[in-house]
Amino acid sequence: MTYSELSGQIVQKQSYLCIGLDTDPRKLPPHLSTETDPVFTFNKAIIDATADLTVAYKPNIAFYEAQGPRGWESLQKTLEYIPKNCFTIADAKRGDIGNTSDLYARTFFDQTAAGLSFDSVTVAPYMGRDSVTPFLAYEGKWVILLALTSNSGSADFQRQQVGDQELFETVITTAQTWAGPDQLMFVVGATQAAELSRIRELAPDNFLLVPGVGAQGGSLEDVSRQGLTPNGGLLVNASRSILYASNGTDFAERARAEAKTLQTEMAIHLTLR
Ligand SMILES: O=c1ccn([C@@H]2O[C@H](COP(=O)(O)O)[C@@H](O)[C@H]2O)c(=O)[nH]1
Repeated sequence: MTYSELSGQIVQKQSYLCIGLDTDPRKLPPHLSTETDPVFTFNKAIIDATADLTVAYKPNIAFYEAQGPRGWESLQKTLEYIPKNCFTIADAKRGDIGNTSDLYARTFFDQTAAGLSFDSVTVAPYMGRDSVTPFLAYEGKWVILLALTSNSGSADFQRQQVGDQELFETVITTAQTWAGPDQLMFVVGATQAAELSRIRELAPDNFLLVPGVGAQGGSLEDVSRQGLTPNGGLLVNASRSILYASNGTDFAERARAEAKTLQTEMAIHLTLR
């Protein structure tokens, strides 16, 4: 999906919601346990219930890898089921020396390799340029680089002063010499909203993937006020607060209600921007 297609979806759906498919088999409603692939059945129901309210889905790869080959199969089926007008994010946080990154990129981008063709993958910037550029070699695919993450440990390295900047600011400025806003997004935690206007000055046109509303307590209002751009510019993720809104037979209905609450607030922020 291109930059302008993504912006167009945000306008059309009046939403910059990204739903995190962090599907933990241990947390699924008990009535799904008799299904052949409970994870896929759950994801399918969540997608059916929310596709008109969200512009992106973000399966966190850890939840699938932890299931071995079965999880990989659930991931493939889920990715194929996501409607084509939704942006897809492999939240895998990869990055290694060049030839290894090349294989990670093939895994998530090249359908003929592992049977997956995501629009984007999250990448850790720590190993530098040659660890990131193999992902950028795929035309039309996106790198979402970790900049300022939502967890408390983000202070350990990302907030360290490097010259006259903090390390996450160096990541944001340097990475923009590798790719333009049509291929490069940054992860900024919703819990870091206080830094968003500074980040917007450094990256005025890049989309930001913002996890941390819902279960982590980040404020959608603060994020929207500081982060929205004329092109949208935000993908705000919620996972647990939507997926596990109910553990009963009404789980999809309750997930939709949670997503609808976020989308309704987003529509207001889009009007105010
Ligand atoms: O800084 C980051 C980067 C990634 N994540 C991921 O986003 C979701 C958040 O899930 P919630 O249940 O809505 O808290 C999850 O997959 C994280 O691994 C993040 O939270 N913060």
